[in-house]
Amino acid sequence: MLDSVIKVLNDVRKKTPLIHAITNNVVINDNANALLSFGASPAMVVSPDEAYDFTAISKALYINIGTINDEIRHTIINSTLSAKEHKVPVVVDPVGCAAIKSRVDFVKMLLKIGNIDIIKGNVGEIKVLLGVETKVRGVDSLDDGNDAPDVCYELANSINTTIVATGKFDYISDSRRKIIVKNGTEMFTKITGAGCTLGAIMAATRAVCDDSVLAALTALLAVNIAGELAAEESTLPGTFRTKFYDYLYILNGDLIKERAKFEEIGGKISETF
Ligand SMILES: Nc1ncnc2c1ncn2[C@@H]1O[C@H](COP(=O)(O)OP(=O)(O)O)[C@@H](O)[C@H]1O
Ligand SMILES: Cc1ncsc1CCOP(=O)(O)O
Ligand SMILES: [Mg+2]
Repeated sequence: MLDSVIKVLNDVRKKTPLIHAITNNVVINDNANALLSFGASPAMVVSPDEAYDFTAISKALYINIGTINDEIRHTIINSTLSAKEHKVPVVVDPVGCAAIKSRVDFVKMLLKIGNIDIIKGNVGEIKVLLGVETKVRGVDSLDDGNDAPDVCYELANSINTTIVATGKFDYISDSRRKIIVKNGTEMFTKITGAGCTLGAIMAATRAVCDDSVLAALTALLAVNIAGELAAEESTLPGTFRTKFYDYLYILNGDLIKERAKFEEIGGKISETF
């Protein structure tokens, strides 16, 4: 199964997929650099009248609602419709939806008008999408995530989309599988945009891999292992962030094999892929 993960990692470098990233103003440059370091080709095209055609020529669409406004909502709708029409995979990061109710309605509308392959958020954001009580502070989750595996599985089944919930541990679920990923570093909580960057990387892996669970697992292992390596060299946020990009660039199959910590909950991972 790790061989499948390593193949996805290498395929991103080999194919350099064009990723249409409609992301927030806080992390737009971070996301572009992370995608480049990881081997993809980012394009942050945000004009409503360019969105439909640009998504059509992209290999995946990344939608991050962190700083949406009327114009960006327009852009996102046009790109979501184009992605459905042109069978372009879509990853959505519902940033802040646990604190801002209208964002839940917007994500639900995207699910209605488009084909969303993966929704990736922190535990608080994912629980609110399922309508479950949680604790957040703005865009950050304060939820302990103990019930996250079942929440992800239930949401995945109810909207027929692969769900990823992040935090100290990360959870992936589609209608069949539940996976827990135990890699990562607390240093990610000291920088802004860790989750947003993970979403961008997940769009790159999904661009080269039709299995959303495998694409999500590859992105989680890549980002979290790069973070672990960076944290071993820097305990200060600024240096950690720079080292993180370096390790996204350096990352290889041996480092993944050496450090990957994940398991399938209630099943045998080897049967999964
Ligand atoms: N306490 C932690 N320990 C280890 N990894 C963490 C921790 N908190 C977050 N991460 C990692 O940081 C990344 C972003 O997760 P999270 O902080 O939940 O997202 P967001 O930034 O959207 O709130 C994920 O890859 C996650 O595994
Ligand atoms: C601080 C902030 N405000 C709006 S979007 C954003 C970045 C959130 O990034 P992440 O979800 O990765 O923590
Ligand atoms: Mg986030």
